Amino acid sequence: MAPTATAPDAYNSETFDVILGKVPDDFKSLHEIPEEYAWTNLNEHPSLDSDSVPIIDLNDPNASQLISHACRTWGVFQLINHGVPDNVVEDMESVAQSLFSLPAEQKLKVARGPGGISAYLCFALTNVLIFFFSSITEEYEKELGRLSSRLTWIMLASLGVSKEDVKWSGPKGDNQEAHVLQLNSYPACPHPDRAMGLVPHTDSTLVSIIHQSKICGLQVQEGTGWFRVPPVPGAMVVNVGDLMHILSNGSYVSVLHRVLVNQTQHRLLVVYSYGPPDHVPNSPVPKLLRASHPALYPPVTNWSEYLDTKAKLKGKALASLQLYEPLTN
Ligand SMILES: O=C(O)CCC(=O)C(=O)O
Ligand SMILES: [Fe+2]
Repeated sequence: MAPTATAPDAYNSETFDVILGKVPDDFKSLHEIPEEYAWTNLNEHPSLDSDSVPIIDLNDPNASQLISHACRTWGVFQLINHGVPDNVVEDMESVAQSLFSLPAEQKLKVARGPGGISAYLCFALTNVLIFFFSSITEEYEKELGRLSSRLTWIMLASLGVSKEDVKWSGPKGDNQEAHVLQLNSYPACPHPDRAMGLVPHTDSTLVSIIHQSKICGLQVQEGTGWFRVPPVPGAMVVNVGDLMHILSNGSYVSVLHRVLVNQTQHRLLVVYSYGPPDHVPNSPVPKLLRASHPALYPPVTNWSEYLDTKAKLKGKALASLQLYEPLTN
């Protein structure tokens, strides 16, 4: 699916490239949007107010079916009663707040260098901190790891896929998957009608779990419309990512989403990205293949290689791998 607003060239060509240094770190001295980041027709595709993005209670006896249905249709849902303790979420939020309030020089110390892992980046008008490991966030990572794993296997089990059917799940179960923890900071922007916090994209994961604070911004595409995903107290947003799309042979859709900025309020959030162990190939689960619906994708060598493809082809990465156009009913 293509973005429905005209993106400035900087977004089209450099969506996920680091532009650190082009705009001030905290954007405070920025009163106008630099021309290369200005969107011209955001209003042509107004966001739809909607409570239709499913809200699913993990304690609901029908949770599995509801999750599976949401993954087939929207590729996203909000999850309540997810089991992550409130205090763990609140602590994580405070860590995010204090890290982003550090002086720029300190944050820039972790600006990603060649071969670096943890990173402080600036995408367009958004600051992002990425951790591959951090003891401060260990508790959150442990809880979110457990939740992501549970959701992944609920999603796959609903398609009739068990751990034995997925090579990387390994004899000891599912404790070897990789993850990335990311903190996003979207400073208030005086011209939200001309700026995008994050350009339309899909996540390169099995699932991503977003804890958003109380400020709106996230939107998902369904059909031709952009739907707001308002913060729901206690809920986490779960996105189906590209690797789940591939694994499920297209049954579950990797959701196209974007983030708008707020005119007066700073928005902070935490994204937990969950993927398979890095060294294993990912391909549609053989059990899901039918003569009438053979593998839609070739094996993707591994998560890092997929990320490289994504870095080169941006939003066209998943489509570039697709082997044929599936028939729609
Ligand atoms: O800001 C949000 O709500 C979503 C962030 C996101 O999509 C991402 O970091 O990939
Ligand atoms: Fe995303």
